[in-house]
This record gives sequence, structure tokens and C-alpha cells, in this order.
Amino acid sequence: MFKKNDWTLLIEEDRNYKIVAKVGSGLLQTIRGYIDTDTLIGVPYGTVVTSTLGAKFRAIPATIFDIIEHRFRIKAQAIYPKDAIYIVKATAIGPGSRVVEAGTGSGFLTAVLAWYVRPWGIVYSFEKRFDHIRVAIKNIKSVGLDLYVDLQLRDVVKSGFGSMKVDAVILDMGDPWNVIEKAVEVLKSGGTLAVFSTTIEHMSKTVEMLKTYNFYNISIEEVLLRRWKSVVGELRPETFDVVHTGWIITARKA
Ligand SMILES: C[S@@+](CC[C@H](N)C(=O)[O-])C[C@H]1O[C@@H](n2cnc3c(N)ncnc32)[C@H](O)[C@@H]1O
Repeated sequence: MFKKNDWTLLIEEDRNYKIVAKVGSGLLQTIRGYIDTDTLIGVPYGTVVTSTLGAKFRAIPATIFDIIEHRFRIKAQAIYPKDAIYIVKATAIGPGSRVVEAGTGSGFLTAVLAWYVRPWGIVYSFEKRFDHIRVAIKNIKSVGLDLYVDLQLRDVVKSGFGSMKVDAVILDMGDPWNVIEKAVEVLKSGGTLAVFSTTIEHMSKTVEMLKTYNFYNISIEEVLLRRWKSVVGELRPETFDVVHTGWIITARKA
């Protein structure tokens, strides 16, 4: 049953048109007319609501990825959901985890991490570009995850991360090998460092540096996702898809 302030994904099945809304936030404008989100308070998941133009939308609870994909403005290249969720798995992030992340970009990965560290954890996220962090702050706030995120404008290669101790450090930035030494300072012993690498050269420099700083259990993984058409009579892979994103390197601090 929906409560006020829950996030809902509204799906117009005939057209595969989807929109994310906050339950109880009044009238929502869509390209298919207005939907009164107040009527969703107290109704079961899967209820069908009708817009002012007569379009029928099924309301289901939104996932964190639905929320981000529909509500965020993306400025820097954002991580893909398949990689973001694998990083959560590989770093064993959960409620109460303390995490350092660089760079923030538009905050896509930040929001996913924040979602999973709730309600007691924290994500310290660092970004060197003002135009990027400005977008990230707005994005994170717009979905109500700012309580779990400490966003800081800082070049971590020059200034490091600070003096906190964290369970995991996650790097999605141009030259992560230049901050491995600084990551060692904030990571707890046995904690996990995860680096998202998009090229082989990038990966090679990172692994070399991890070995220099005695990280162990180094692993390199690539998440391959193949989308299929879900149309009866046409069940086959999609013709076009994303063929490369990057590798996820993980290692434990000695
Ligand atoms: C690929 S984007 C990160 C995207 C982000 N993970 C997301 O999912 O939205 C890389 C970001 O790292 C930032 N960056 C690069 N070098 C940095 C540094 N030395 N310190 C802080 N941020 C840095 C860039 O400005 C850029 O915004």
C-alpha cells in the first residue's frame, strides 16, 4: 500500500510511457495529461489511475534506478546501473556502511550508494569541478538522499580525502592510480577499494599501483548485460545495445 512521500513508477502500458512521481505531491503534469498523486495515498501497489486526458497508468513502487533515471539531470558521463549495482555487491555496502567516493560527477553512483547505506551510513563524495558538483547537489537533494551524503568540492589528487575511516573507497575518475596512496589513509584494514576503469591502459596503471601499496585479493570483473525483447512471438536479443562500459577492479587493504 502506498504512503505519502513514497516514490512510484507510473506506467502507461499501451505506449510503454513511464514517469516517476512522489505519492501525495499533488497534481503531476505529464505529456498524457495531469495525474493527481494524492489519490494514490493508501491504495494498493498496482492500482490503475486515470489522467485528465483519460490515459491509464499503473502505479507500482519505484526502484532507486527508476527514481534516478527519471529525476536526475546528467552532466558528466554517469555510471551504468549494471556497474553501479555490481559495485554495491563487490564492496558489500549495506545499511550503516561508511563510504568514500570520487568523483561525484552528476551523482548517479552517489545516489545508489546512499540508497544502500541508509539509514545509518554515510557517503563522503568528492568532486573537483564546481559545475558538476552543483548538478549533483541538486540531483541528490531532489530525491531526498542528501541526509546520507557529504558532498565536497575537492581535487582528491591534490588534497586527499580527509581523516575519516571508511569501509570502502570507490573511484570513478580519470586517474585513480594517483589517489591510491590517499585511499590507503582512509580505508580500514580489510576494507575494499573499487575502481571503475574504462580502458585497458587505465586498468593496467591502477593494478600496478594497487600492488605497490600491498592491496590483496585483486580482482577484475566486467559485467556483460544483454537485453532481450519481451514481445511474445519476437523473443530475441535487442538489435542495438551498449557493448562496452568498463571493468570493476576490487582489492582489499592489507
Ligand atoms: C565519469 S565521472 C563520474 C560519474 C559518476 N560516478 C556518476 O555515476 O555520475 C568522473 C568525475 O570525476 C571527477 N574528477 C576527476 N578527477 C578528479 C579529482 N582529482 N578529484 C575529484 N574529482 C575528480 C570529474 O570532474 C568527473 O565529474
